[in-house]
Amino acid sequence: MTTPGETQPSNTSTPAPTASGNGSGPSATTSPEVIAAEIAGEQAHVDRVYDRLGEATRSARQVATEGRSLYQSDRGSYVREEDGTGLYERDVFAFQAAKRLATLDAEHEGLVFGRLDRVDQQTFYIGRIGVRDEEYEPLVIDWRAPAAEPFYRATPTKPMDVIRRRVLRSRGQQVIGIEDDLLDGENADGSLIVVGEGALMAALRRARGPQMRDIVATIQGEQDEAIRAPYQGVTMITGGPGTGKTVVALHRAAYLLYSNRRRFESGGVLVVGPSRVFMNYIERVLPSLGEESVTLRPIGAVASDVVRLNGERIDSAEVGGIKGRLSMVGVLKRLAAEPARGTPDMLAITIKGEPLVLRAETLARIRSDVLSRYRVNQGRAAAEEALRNALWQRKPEQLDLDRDQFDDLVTGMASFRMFCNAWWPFLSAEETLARLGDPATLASVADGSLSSHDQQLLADSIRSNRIGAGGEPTVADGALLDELIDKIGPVPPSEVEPNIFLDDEGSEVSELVTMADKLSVQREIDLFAEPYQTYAHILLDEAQDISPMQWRMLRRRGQHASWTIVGDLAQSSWPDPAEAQRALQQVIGKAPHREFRMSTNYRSPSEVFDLAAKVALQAYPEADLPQAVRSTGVEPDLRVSEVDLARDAATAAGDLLDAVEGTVGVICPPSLIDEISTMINSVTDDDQLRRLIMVTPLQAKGLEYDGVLVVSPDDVVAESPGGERVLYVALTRPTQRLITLDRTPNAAWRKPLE
Ligand SMILES: Nc1ncnc2c1ncn2[C@@H]1O[C@H](COP(=O)(O)OP(=O)(O)OP(=O)(O)O)[C@@H](O)[C@H]1O
Repeated sequence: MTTPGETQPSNTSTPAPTASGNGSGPSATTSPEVIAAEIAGEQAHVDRVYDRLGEATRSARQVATEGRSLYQSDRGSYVREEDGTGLYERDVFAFQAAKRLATLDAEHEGLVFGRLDRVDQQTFYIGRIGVRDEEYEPLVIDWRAPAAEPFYRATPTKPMDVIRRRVLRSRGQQVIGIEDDLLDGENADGSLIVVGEGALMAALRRARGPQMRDIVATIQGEQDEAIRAPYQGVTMITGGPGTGKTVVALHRAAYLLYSNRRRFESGGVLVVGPSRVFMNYIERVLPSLGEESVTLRPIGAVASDVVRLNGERIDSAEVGGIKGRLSMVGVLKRLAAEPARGTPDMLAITIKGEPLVLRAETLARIRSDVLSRYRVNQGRAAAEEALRNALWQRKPEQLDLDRDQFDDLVTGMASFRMFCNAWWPFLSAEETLARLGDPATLASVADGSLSSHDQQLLADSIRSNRIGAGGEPTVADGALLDELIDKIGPVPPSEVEPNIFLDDEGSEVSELVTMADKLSVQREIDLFAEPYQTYAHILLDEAQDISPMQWRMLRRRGQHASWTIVGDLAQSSWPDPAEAQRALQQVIGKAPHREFRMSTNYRSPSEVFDLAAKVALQAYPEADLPQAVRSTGVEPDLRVSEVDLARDAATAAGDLLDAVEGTVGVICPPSLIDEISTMINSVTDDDQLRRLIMVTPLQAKGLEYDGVLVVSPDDVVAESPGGERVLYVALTRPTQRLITLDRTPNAAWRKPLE
């Protein structure tokens, strides 16, 4: 039954899984004996499913030990029915299911989680994977199969021939509870038992652990539509905080793999999120749905397929903003074309006593001609050829050599090769980017694109990050390095070795690496192949924070991909949401696209969300505000600390740890996080600390905690690129309790609350 204070999802297409609360069931009896009997009935079916999986696994092992050949399909290998005795097709399916079961998370909440009782007297069980019995009849239907759709879409107003929807809660193989929704009371016969308060509310009330859980048993109607949308083009999932955008998108990835396995397993699915902490938070969802073949990457490490990147470090808001701007494309293009400082500007060689010289203008003309046809790292051979042509044109009459002899002679000269190495070196993206640390170089490529103030910030950041000298690139540097690789091409691996050519023309000293060696290695490497890993589907979360440069980086990985793009502009930390929106439009282009708006906030209690919504509207009047589905009756606690902020923060964190069962998040502005952490660590016992996480507002993106303390919201606003929008993110993280702690009773962020 619905607990007082709970509101139902506003969307009428959303099933209202409130069980006996949603109408007078034919039998409202829910005595413990009745529930126990119902559970025992369900347990019998679940036991049959596990027995069946056990049998199938044994038959398959037997076939394998007898050495019979396995038939290959896109789902794996098995014995053809016509090939032999042991394994029939019906077993094959059960065997495949058993193999997938082995990949399910140990903590998953039951292989079989749902049951539909239909008006035609049929009963279907819904599970994480499909299993058939010996007669080929379905024992469990995969949740992604069309037949499972009514489980998610049926409502009391549109029951889709379903009388009762039942959710089974299990621990491992043990059924421990059931929750029912009566969808069609008129067609139910008098003996139908209806139990529980509704699966959704039970799920939402549960304490949160450190990792996101799947919602496969309680997906709501509007969420199911987004999950099962066609794969082609671009699918946008929008909605306010806590509306399930992330979790829905992950279930969509599992659905796409199920419905188009061949395309997406071989083409690859990439899931991108804001940070490594976030990726750790969501990483169990797909395995708990039996899917392992998805690549998860934080946005800062997307380019790790082409450059060494960890993707953890974050620039200051201002510097990150400069590096993410679209004007960096022109800056990097000019940088890639411009020779580095110290590049020789004259080639002088002597052939049979005759001097041959190419001067600066000729060299510049050759360079720009080659670069109009090739990327730098692809153009070395063409550049050498152009040099030989230019030298040949300057060959004195008296030099008695045909063209081939001349070319051989020039190519074999140590001085010519040394010149080429210095004049047209293979460039690494890191070394190239490092050149922006030199203000003169930066000015020569950025004047007119970046103000002198921005140039100084950029140069300082590149130098202090020690790019190209072993330093760790930041998240925003990742997109710049990727852009450079696009401009200059990857460095052939053979060129990563140190330059060990020796001096000099006419010298007796032989080379340690011969040109032939070098050329032969180069011949094996396709300099013209695209270096990027590409995917058939890219699923991007927190898309509102993607900078224009990052969009370009992502597009390189998804040139032929379909996309699922998840975001909420009101939570954007990018200084100019309109610019980010334009960059997104470029990805969508002319591709077919569809948008799904999630309207219900499943995370925050209404008391917390009402407060957060006022802050959101102040910062972003067009904010898409969802309706909170729960109320706890506990108002947010707005505290003031006028003397000792760190100590009061530790007290507030302790109060939250006492008040909630699950996790507590302390969200601190970056400038305060060290001081507050030290204090909290010193006064909180180890057991409690295990449930407590300290994060900055940006690190909190996409995450949730049962209790949240937001330390000094005014500083959060001041220190974050998105100002109040980022405070809105922080205020919408709790599932139960919120405390804020200000330095003054007149804190500016509280204005919209008055
Ligand atoms: N149908 C559902 N059944 C049970 N729990 C749900 C359902 N939909 C969403 N939730 C829960 O609501 C919480 C918020 O979901 P999620 O993080 O996906 O929201 P979001 O829209 O991505 O939020 P944000 O924009 O703030 O990052 C999660 O705990 C999720 O499991």
